[in-house]
Amino acid sequence: MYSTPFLDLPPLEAASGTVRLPGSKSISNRVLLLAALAGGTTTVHDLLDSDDTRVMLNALSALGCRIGREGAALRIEGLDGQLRTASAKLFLGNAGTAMRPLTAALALLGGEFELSGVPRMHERPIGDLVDALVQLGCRIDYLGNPGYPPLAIHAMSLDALQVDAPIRVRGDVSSQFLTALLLALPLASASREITIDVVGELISKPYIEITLNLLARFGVVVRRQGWERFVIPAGSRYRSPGDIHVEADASSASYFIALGAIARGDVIRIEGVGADSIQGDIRFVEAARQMGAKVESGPNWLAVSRGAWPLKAIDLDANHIPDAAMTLAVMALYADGPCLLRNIASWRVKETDRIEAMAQELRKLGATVEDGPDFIRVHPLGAASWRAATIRTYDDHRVAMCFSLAAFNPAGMPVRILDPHCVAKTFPDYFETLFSVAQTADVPVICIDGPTASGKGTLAVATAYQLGYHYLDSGSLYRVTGLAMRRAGLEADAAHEAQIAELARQLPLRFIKGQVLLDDEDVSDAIRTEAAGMDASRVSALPAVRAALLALQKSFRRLPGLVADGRDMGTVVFPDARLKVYLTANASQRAERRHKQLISKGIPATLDSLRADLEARDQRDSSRSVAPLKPAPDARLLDNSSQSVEQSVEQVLAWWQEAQPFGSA
Ligand SMILES: Nc1ncnc2c1ncn2[C@@H]1O[C@H](COP(=O)(O)OP(=O)(O)OP(=O)(O)O)[C@@H](O)[C@H]1O
Ligand SMILES: Nc1ccn([C@H]2C[C@H](O)[C@@H](COP(=O)(O)O)O2)c(=O)n1
Repeated sequence: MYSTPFLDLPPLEAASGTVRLPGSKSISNRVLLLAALAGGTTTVHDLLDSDDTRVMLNALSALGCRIGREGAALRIEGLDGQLRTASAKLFLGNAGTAMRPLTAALALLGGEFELSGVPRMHERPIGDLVDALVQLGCRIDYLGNPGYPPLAIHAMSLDALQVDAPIRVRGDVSSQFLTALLLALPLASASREITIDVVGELISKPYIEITLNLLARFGVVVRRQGWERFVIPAGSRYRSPGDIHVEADASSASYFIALGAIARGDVIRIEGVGADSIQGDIRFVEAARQMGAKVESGPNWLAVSRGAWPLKAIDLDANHIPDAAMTLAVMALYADGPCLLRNIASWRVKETDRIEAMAQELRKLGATVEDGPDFIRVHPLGAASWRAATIRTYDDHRVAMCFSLAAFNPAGMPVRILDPHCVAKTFPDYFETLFSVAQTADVPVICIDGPTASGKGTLAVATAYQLGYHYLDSGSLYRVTGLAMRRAGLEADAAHEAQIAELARQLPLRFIKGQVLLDDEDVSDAIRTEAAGMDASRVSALPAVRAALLALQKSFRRLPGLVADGRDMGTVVFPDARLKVYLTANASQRAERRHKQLISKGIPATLDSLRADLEARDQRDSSRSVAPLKPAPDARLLDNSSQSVEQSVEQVLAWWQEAQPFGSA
């Protein structure tokens, strides 16, 4: 997951390959609650691991439910309708799929509970659900604004419930109110049938189908009369199905279906969700086909590629796919006319006001957008009209994910996504998954070259961290080659050049969490000694060794970008890099820094010998025949002799920002 303040997506050109998606959020949180309420133990496979499922799991544990790991699965010992705790304060983040059903279940189960969330959760309505529960005799108080969380739920007896008359709940604001009642009321239907009547036109019906489907898996078969009346039979009781598999998230699939439709390249294959899905958002496939995508499917897979291009404009009632329809709003930029998405009023009460958010951010890209209480109309963008934009994400995972598709624009503009970590709500590895299939000829690179101990590594690591980029410590490749040479009993001379180059070509090298592994041995410390530095400098002067390491260094250039440090990053390995920095500091400063560095690691050293060593190394590195240490003609010079690390990082980031075409957010 990217925890950086922003993530820059370079212009992307094509995409192909296979993605496996995380479990559905809607199914995961329903299954967790049902497993906790049921009698028996449930093993849940392929559960989504995200912010929203984590708050649900924490809440269930706080209620006394025993939850353990069984390999990759989760084992939940059901409470069989009996809480093990009589009071608890539950924090539910911004998870509507936890707040609504838990409110209903806890109101019936008896006990004193406080339910709260993040500030946005306290702006998301819950009054219609509370009204329905109060009709039943439940006791619930608002702790903040009436109609909104946080809530205080008070103890009551199931016997006191008034369920003789149908319970009325509004269905036109959020279908989660009905879902919450459907999940909770079987707890009160042991001796009597319970009827729920929906007031107003029920929105997001597919989510109710998921609820009914899962209730049946846990032994409760609800009778449905149209979409107006639901009857929970007398004698209903939750029983664990034993094992249950969570299918992949169909809403998350929408980004990769769109990717297949938009990007050049071969097929995008999506695994874990397909034609047999119980999720309503699978119908996004129909909308994508309408826009021209070629989609094939099997029971639990989809294969998508570009069909019509530009995409065909659509006019769609998107009420049945409210979450996935946001993806259509970005696809509309690539259409042959304006696209209208209607009947989407529920967007306004989601993680953010999604109609407002989408309209604002699409306009930043240059698009003309019209919006109203329950619709959005997006006009396509010609190649000349696209602008590089900084996309605000409003702590809304779907805004972040769907705007990544704008990086395929024909104008070759990058897209900056602010607060990319918001995807953790449903798809923590979204961007990594996107980068595993997206392709571009121009992955951004920042090169930092310079003499020994100038601080290249420190600066490069910090810069890469700030940007979420990969990092290449090219010196470590020469250092490992030097070590391999020593272990093979060779000398760094022309007579052994071919043998050492062969060693370099075959290095069984891996970089894992800051460790350098040679054939699974951690050699991180062994390559950091001054002697290893000298050996590295010697082997690096052999042209065949440099040639042998070239392809390996280039292979580090991966999305979303790379910061590479060394001696010839800007001159030889990445000559097309957009920012090249030549970092220097005076020799006495460098010797002092290296001295401090070694002493802090418990390695004895004297200042004089260190200075002599580094001057000898600089001399050899700068005077060799191939790829000598020198600034690239287009490098920015940075002397950090009197700078702190933070100041150097700030300077490089400022230069990088200057090289970007983004306006202000
Ligand atoms: N601007 C700076 N101010 C003070 N100390 C610094 C600065 N930059 C780096 N240092 C310190 O100098 C030491 C050497 O830095 P670093 O290892 O990053 O240099 P390097 O150029 O990568 O070295 P080498 O060429 O040997 O790989 C580290 O202890 C680091 O913390
Ligand atoms: N791009 C590079 C990186 C390193 N070297 C050589 C020269 C250095 O003295 C030696 C060790 O590098 P360090 O880890 O100190 O950065 O490796 C090179 O020739 N080209």
